[in-house]
Amino acid sequence: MAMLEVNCLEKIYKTRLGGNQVQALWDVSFSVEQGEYLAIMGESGSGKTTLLNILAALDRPTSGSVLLDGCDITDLPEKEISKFRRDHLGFVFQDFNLLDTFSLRDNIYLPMVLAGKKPEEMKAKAEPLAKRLGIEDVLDKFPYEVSGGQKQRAAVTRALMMDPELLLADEPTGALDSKATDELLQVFSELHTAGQTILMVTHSTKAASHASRVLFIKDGEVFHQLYRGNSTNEEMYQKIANTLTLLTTGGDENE
Ligand SMILES: Nc1ncnc2c1ncn2[C@@H]1O[C@H](COP(=O)(O)OP(=O)(O)OP(=O)(O)O)[C@@H](O)[C@H]1O
Repeated sequence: MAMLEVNCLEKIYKTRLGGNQVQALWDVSFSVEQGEYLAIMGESGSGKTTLLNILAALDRPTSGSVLLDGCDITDLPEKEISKFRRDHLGFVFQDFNLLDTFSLRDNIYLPMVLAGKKPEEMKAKAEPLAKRLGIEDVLDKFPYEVSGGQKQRAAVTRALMMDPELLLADEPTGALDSKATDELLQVFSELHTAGQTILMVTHSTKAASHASRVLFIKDGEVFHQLYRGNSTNEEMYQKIANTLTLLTTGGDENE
């Protein structure tokens, strides 16, 4: 069984008064195997954020299901959702989502604080992880005292503190310069090699070219999927660029 199974997701946003409605997802199905590194791409408005919000249990679909290790997250009782997210998912966002008044260390400890872990346990978990991500020397600094790349690596460290089955990343390189982007993509590749399952939404062809599979969404449906096979990052980059051209020119990928 796949680690993540997304079945026939449909999402219709209704306005409060029930007048206009927008269909953001029509019929999205795909699965993710343990240890896969999946990138999701698509034009603005194609439904990527809607999909990610449903996968993150931040929103519920109109119909369809999302099974993580066999558990349907679209069906979780409201009071269990926060704990489920904390125990099973790690999140990385474009704008880091660090608390400005907390040091990087305290930001990183947060998921374990919320889970009621002991301080020694937090330190024992955080320090080797921070070292692996190259931020061990800035742990006691505040977000405004470090670079964007260091902030994002702190956010990744925080996301890994509870050993998530699935790391969800929303445009993780979107606010980074090219050097910090390369460093972050290197971190993601190393995590993938170590067995971490990653699902990343991105507009960046370069970021997606590091993934093991790229899924393209168009108008709320899966348009196409690219598998890395034995391709290098450069070859993947070219294949992604070609698919994006088809996507934006309205071509049929089977042509
Ligand atoms: N809360 C909402 N209420 C009504 N419509 C919404 C809502 N959120 C998104 N939509 C609509 O659903 C469609 C898909 O939006 P979504 O944000 O998922 O796209 P996206 O692919 O993430 O776009 P972007 O790349 O610009 O972030 C769009 O037509 C959008 O206007």
